[in-house]
Amino acid sequence: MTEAAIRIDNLRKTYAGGKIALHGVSFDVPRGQIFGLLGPNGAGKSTLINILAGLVNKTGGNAEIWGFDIDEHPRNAKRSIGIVPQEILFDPFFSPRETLEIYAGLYGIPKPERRTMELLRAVHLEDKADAYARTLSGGMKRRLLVAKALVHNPPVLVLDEPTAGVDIELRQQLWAYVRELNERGTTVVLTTHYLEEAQELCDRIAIINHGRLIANEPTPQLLSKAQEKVVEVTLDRDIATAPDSPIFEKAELKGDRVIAITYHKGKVNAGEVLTALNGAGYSVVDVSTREADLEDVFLSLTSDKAAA
Ligand SMILES: Nc1ncnc2c1ncn2[C@@H]1O[C@H](COP(=O)(O)OP(=O)(O)OP(=O)(O)O)[C@@H](O)[C@H]1O
Repeated sequence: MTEAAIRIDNLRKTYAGGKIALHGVSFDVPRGQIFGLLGPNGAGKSTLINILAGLVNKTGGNAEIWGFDIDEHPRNAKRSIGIVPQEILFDPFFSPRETLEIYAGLYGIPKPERRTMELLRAVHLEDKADAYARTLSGGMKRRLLVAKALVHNPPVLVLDEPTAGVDIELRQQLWAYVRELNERGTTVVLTTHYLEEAQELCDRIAIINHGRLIANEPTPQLLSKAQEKVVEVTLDRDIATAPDSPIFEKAELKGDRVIAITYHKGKVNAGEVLTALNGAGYSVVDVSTREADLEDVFLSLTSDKAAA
């Protein structure tokens, strides 16, 4: 049986006050993967993670973690997931060793089975085992949060915006450790605003926008959409419909004589696009080009959905 690490089915959340944060989101996180959950600010990522963590009550739908329904088997569901939160929150008077011991106690892990020093070694904090948490640097605190999320040895680790306020060196260390964990069998879910960040690590990326899932694809497939470029041309006369060509991914009328042509920069260049237009009898009087960014990927995905 190939069960998903996380299965989300028609998940809905309306906050008191009427704000709909999730409009019925469904997707599976396959076991063994590094999975990116992307979306702009306010898209609903934290709401989704907080529902999985048992911190927010869902309005409707279902969620399973490692085969355990969060309503029917909340204890097992919770034991199957470790969450590294966005915010750094510790009791400043406990040392990293004490922090992990306390958490292990909360999970009811007997002393001989605890992995406190192993975890501290893994996040390079063994020499800080007995320092006060308040004396740790920001990066060290974040690594301690990762160790804390792993205390109960969960098969699924969720990192919520792990690089917010994190410098490049630490980010690389964090990624190396996430890769290592994944190679040893942990399924990893990463939420982020940044496509770039997910691109480096994730096998698969889902995007949510305004509480709706707008993509869920293997990373290379999604990135090929970001390989699109747009050339906007102004013609010498009005036209009624946008011209078509096999080398265009898409051509849209932006005004009576302005066309936005999307092309794949790995296949053609702007010059070839203009040559195709000339060959079809159009005279171009002005041109501008721009790179497609995540915003374009979002837009093209939403409009693909609308057209489907
Ligand atoms: N407790 C709450 N009460 C009312 N509305 C909320 C609450 N928490 C979140 N929201 C709203 O729900 C929507 C989704 O928020 P959420 O925090 O899940 O987004 P996000 O994708 O995690 O964003 P960010 O990347 O900024 O954390 C937003 O419009 C937000 O304002």
